[in-house]
Amino acid sequence: MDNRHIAFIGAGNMSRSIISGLVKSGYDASAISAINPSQPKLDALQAEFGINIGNDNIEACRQADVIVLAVKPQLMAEVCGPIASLDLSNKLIISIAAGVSCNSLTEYLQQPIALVRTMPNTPSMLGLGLTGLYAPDNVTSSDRAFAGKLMAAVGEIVWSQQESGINQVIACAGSSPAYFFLFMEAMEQAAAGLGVAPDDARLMIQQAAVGAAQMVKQNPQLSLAELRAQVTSKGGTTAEAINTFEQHNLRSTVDAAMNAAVNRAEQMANQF
Ligand SMILES: NC(=O)C1=CN([C@@H]2O[C@H](COP(=O)(O)OP(=O)(O)OC[C@H]3O[C@@H](n4cnc5c(N)ncnc54)[C@H](OP(=O)(O)O)[C@@H]3O)[C@@H](O)[C@H]2O)C=CC1
Ligand SMILES: O=C(O)[C@@H]1CCC=N1
Repeated sequence: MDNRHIAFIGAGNMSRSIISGLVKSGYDASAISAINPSQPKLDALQAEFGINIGNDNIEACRQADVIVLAVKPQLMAEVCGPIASLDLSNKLIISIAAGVSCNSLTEYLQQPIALVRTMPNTPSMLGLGLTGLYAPDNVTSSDRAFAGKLMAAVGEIVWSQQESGINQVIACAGSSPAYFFLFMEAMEQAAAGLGVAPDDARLMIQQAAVGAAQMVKQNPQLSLAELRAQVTSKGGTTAEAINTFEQHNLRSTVDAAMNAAVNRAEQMANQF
């Protein structure tokens, strides 16, 4: 990938995840800048990854070839306002914000822009991310390729043909690490109730989660139901646990949760 200069506007959790993955994948740290109002996050990023840091959004955007908009959705309009004074015609804009549409971003930046909307997730910090991407028709194949390679440096990528695909990615991958953490938290609490020592509980849950995820990854020929069946002896312990989940409507709960994530993204798109 050509080392275009990338400015991350907002140096929070998600920028940190992507920067970490990028630098670990060999992207030139001197071609990465992170901009943030508060200093401690910047100092930590510079110390850990050797990237450039600053507090001036405009100057960073002026110097950058690629601008990654990585602030909270509700701040996007305010942050883009001053950036709109720059000539962005030779720059690629990448947004990672949930629920801020291409139309809104174009309106905030007040000029035609080459814009790629993306939806990454925090496992990007380990190179195990999943990023959904969408680009309107005006974005060149070279900019699409750069955005794809950038996010592929921190995990798998999936392109959406429609902008609405980004909200599907939010439900399935952007938000979903939190679903797995919640499930593991619930297991941790139940383990405590069974009298398991906290360190042992964490280790057991962690290894089961990592092992199960690896089994999914390494056995694409097996459906998830088949992998589950391999654990579930007839009349055994797992069957009792699984029946309990089914009786308590785990599937409809998950369905409702994922639809709630999409609905919220759609609401946000009207709001921001
Ligand atoms: N977290 C996640 O799993 C994912 C998040 N996203 C999206 O990523 C975006 C960022 O989320 P996340 O990283 O979690 O949020 P964070 O709150 O961790 O990061 C946002 C950062 O923006 C900074 N900031 C605030 N105002 C400005 C400003 N005027 N100029 C520059 N930076 C500013 C904040 O600085 P300070 O703290 O100093 O105020 C903060 O460091 C959101 O739009 C979210 O939708 C997308 C996919 C996954
Ligand atoms: O919760 C959020 O809105 C962001 C988007 C996906 C993950 N975090």
